[in-house]
Amino acid sequence: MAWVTAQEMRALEARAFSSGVDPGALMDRAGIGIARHLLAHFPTPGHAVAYLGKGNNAGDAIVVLEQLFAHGWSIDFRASHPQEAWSELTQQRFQRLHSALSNPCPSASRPGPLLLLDGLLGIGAHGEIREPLLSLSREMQHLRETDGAIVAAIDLPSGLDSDQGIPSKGAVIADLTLTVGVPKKGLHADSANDSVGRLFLVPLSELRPPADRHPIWSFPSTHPCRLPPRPHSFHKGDAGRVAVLAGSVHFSGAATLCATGALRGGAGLVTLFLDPDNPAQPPPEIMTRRIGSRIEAAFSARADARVLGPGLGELTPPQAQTLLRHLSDDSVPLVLDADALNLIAATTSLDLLAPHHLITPHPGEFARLAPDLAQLPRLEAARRFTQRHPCHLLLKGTRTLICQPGGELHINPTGHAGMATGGQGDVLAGVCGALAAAGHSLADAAILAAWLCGRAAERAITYGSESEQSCSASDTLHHLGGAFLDWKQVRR
Ligand SMILES: NC(=O)C1=CN([C@@H]2O[C@H](COP(=O)(O)OP(=O)(O)OC[C@H]3O[C@@H](n4cnc5c(N)ncnc54)[C@H](O)[C@@H]3O)[C@@H](O)[C@H]2O)[C@@H](O)CC1
Repeated sequence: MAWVTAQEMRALEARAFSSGVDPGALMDRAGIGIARHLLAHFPTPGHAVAYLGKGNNAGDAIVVLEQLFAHGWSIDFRASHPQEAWSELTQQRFQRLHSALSNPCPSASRPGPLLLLDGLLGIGAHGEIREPLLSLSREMQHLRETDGAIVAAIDLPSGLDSDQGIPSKGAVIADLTLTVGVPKKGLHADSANDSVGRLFLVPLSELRPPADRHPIWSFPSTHPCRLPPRPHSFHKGDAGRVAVLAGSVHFSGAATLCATGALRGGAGLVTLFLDPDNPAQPPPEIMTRRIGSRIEAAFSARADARVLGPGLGELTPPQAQTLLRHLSDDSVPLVLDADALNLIAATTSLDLLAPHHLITPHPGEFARLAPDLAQLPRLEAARRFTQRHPCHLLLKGTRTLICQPGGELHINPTGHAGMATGGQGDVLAGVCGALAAAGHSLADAAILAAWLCGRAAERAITYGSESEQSCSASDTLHHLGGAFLDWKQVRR
């Protein structure tokens, strides 16, 4: 899904309204869509408070309150202005909510979250966020920091410039943002990341986004890759074979996490090539070969995709030469991560990178590969890198980026700060390998793997009992199944 400026969004809305779409009905669909995401993200009913400005963004928030109330949530609101100052549609939605409140839902237990809905400002905002909205934004911030409240911004966080993505002083800091119709341009700026949090799209068929505009957000509702059911006669060879060259004496866990990532990512057969003295004990489903000449063995193994690098450690000069030689000769789709990338950087072998390679650096590894690009905004850095080196790039970090040779860019919306822990990248590399082995293009494999791993880590908190602090790479592995289901059923 591409993006629009606030002005373009207004033009899309105007076009829809002039073709007969009812503005009130559109607002209801937006609010219902937002609530659907929230109800799935927070399965246990809690207490929701809507923070209302006087524009239509507040109208969306009231529709959301109405929906949450109908699903057993207790609700409340904080308004910046008296009702007479609200937009007509917002006033109408409030009257409707009022009638619903006089007929309360019987559910009384609300052990779920304290959810603050930011309906102060949407695309009608101009300039910095001002009083009386500013004080309400600060109140939300205070509750978030001291009471564990979760802030959900409607359309965009209030006080964030919708085109430039620059937050003004006192702007809302959201844990999640539910953008309506089409993502607003400012949401993908590096400067917006901490204000926006996890981004969800609430598609509205009446509002058609411009095509061919990059970067593209990868949402299951808009990405063409669908993961159809496997034919009943499917066998493990059809699912794909992955050869993993990973791990070393001091980094044995990386090998296990990566190979298990390939297994849980759907590969039919996973072979892990280890040094004889590597103490790793991968799950029994993984075929483990412990041999001295493991580099040659990994490259000569029958495989639909190979994954190289997690925890590989420093290679001896002859080993490094062998690996680089195979890299230039091999034509199987190849995922290169961690120490494989460090080797390429250290030996300035970037000319070996080719379109059948997917490299998955974190920001530190990227800086070693391209020191001159590391200070640029991430989108720009990724685009320039793939214009220079014709490989696929998955640049990890907040808002993982996927860039194809030539510069087509995708942004991943899933994941959270709890993923900032060792081993998540090893799992991701394995999942990339499995999806490539299953026959997906490297771009789709990278887009899907980033989405699935981020979504699995979200599920570890939402459906498991983990927190941002306790979430580990093993939790991501554990929740991959649910993440696959979410993608297939076009949820989240
Ligand atoms: N039917 C519709 O028109 C739809 C509207 N939608 C929602 O409506 C929103 C846009 O609504 P509006 O155009 O009413 O605009 P807003 O809801 O953004 O509010 C504009 C109001 O805020 C005040 N304001 C502007 N900048 C301010 C600042 N910096 N500090 C304090 N106050 C400020 C303005 O005086 C104006 O009264 C979208 O973002 C979206 O959430 C969506 O539901 C889609 C359908």
